Amino acid sequence: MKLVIVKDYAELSRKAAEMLVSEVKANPKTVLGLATGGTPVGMYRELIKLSQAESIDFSQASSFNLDEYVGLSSTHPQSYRSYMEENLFNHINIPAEKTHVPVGNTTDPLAECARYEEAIRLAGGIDIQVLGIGNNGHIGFNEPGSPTDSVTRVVQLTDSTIEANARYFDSVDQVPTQAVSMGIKTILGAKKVVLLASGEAKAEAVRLMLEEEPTADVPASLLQLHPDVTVIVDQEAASKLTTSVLAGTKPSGS
Ligand SMILES: O=P(O)(O)OC[C@H]1O[C@](O)(CO)[C@@H](O)[C@@H]1O
Repeated sequence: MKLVIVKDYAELSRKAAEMLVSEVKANPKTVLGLATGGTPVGMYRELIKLSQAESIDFSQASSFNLDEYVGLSSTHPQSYRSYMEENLFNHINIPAEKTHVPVGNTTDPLAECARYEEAIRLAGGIDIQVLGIGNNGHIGFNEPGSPTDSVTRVVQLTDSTIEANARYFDSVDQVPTQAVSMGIKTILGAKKVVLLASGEAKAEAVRLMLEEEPTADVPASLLQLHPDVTVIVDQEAASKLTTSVLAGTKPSGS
């Protein structure tokens, strides 16, 4: 995995946005794999800025989000569909019908999972997948123990994930306990992956992802099995890395 250590969150956000822009410039039909959570908010802000400054055309691009809470309607303020509209889709010219987020309030979640996985396949697969990382090493909502061959499915959220995400809800008991999430195999199927981590709270998860053998106990470590992963971390998130990993670091700015 390629490791890029940047000074701070602002630089991380800029770098990630630049990667997405160069992808869309090179291939206007890019299939973007998108993430939610606190970490990519700055990237989306930079992406909107850059797209406006450089008149980036998303009219032929499409997108697939990693996950959605089971039980929330797409218009619920904390749904990941609402998050994406607010943070990105309403500000670029990507056609609404080309943006895909799993439907969380369906009566048949299993059918929704199969439909979503098939839609990704029909789109030709994801060209570049953006990921955050949970404090416990999760990617998407693939919690520890998620198998390498997992595809889009309904997953049970761990207590630590529910607690971490409670900050977006009025109380912890309003946080859904399940989600529809792309699986590890779905994520590993993307042609390119870029994972973002910021802040000291992520330092141990980042260390485990990069320094331990790939294991389902730390889902992000399974990205070691992918041939084209760029990990962009700020100095705080990199603070627990050992020198052997840092020796292979790509200097920031290159
Ligand atoms: O970026 P944050 O808010 O720290 O979240 C990290 C991860 O947790 C999730 O928000 C899910 O709990 C993921 O979507 C994200 O990758």
